[in-house]
Amino acid sequence: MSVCNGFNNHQNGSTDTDDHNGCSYETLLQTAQYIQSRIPHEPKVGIICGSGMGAYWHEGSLAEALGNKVIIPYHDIPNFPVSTVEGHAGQLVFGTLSNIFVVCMQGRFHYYEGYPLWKCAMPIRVMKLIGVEFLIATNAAGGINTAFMEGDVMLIKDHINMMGFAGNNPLQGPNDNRWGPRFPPMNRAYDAGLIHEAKQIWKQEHLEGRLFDGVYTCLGGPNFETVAELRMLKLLGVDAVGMSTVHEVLTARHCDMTVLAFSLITNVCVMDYQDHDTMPSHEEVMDVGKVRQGTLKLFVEKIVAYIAENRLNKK
Ligand SMILES: O=P(O)(O)O[C@H]1O[C@H](CO)[C@@H](O)[C@H]1O
Ligand SMILES: Nc1nc2[nH]cnc2c(=O)[nH]1
Repeated sequence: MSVCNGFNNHQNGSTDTDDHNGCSYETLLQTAQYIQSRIPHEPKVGIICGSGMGAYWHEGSLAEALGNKVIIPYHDIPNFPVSTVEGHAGQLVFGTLSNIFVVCMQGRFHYYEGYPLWKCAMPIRVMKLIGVEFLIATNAAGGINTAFMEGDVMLIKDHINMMGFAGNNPLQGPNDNRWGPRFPPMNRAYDAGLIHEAKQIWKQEHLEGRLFDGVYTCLGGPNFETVAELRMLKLLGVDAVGMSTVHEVLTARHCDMTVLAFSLITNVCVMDYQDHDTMPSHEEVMDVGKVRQGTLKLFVEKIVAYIAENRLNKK
């Protein structure tokens, strides 16, 4: 079995594409086969629990709430990267949610951890191979839109791939058509029908807090942004900024998954030089995530129920 070593080319400054063969279709089939040998059913929905939503294991997290759980730590999975971010549990949690079998990634991979983008997004392809058709990606993000307050939720209606502008994309390198086409369209990256339904669910369930939609961007991190950077992002039409999700969505759409994504606004970005008091921190991000967890768990449960009743087997 070939081994994926995400650090090889990354550290010597190359384009990170050379060792793609270490994560070839065949290699990931072996990864998928290992996972399949440990689970009783095919999951049709995959959920990425970000820093804002149960990336860490604790009572009340979405992953913890699954029925008949099967937990597989990332370090047990052949070819999988391992989580290095505080608060990211680093495990796949399988189980039932709203009466269907799902998989939660409890903790994700970020570029700033030293992984190339294709490797950050590699679990999406593994999900595809084990049967996932719908991806629900969640993240924590800083609010740039001046209407946003801490604790708000933003359905991602579109993204700006800033890292792609700089020539960094998880789909770089030789294209294997078994995943998807060389030039995948991204004008319908986020499923409009699911966004509409998610808004209905939020209203019907009287979920606590405010729900918006908006444009997300991912920067490489790990630093939070300068005032000038945030002002520039605002001018570009960005509503929320984070350090994840975009490369996952590109990879998911490339292999024809249907995507819904949302951000928990964990902090209001400081765009004023006169503000000498506010400092974003990962602790704040995790604290706000913990406070909003219950609501977001219910939100995801209801979205999964909607997908199970209305969208599965109808793609
Ligand atoms: O995108 P997720 O993983 O939710 O986490 C966000 O929050 C962390 C910073 O506090 C960064 O990792 C950023 O990407
Ligand atoms: N880049 C970035 N990521 C975040 N994740 C949570 N908050 C933020 C933020 O303000 N900026």
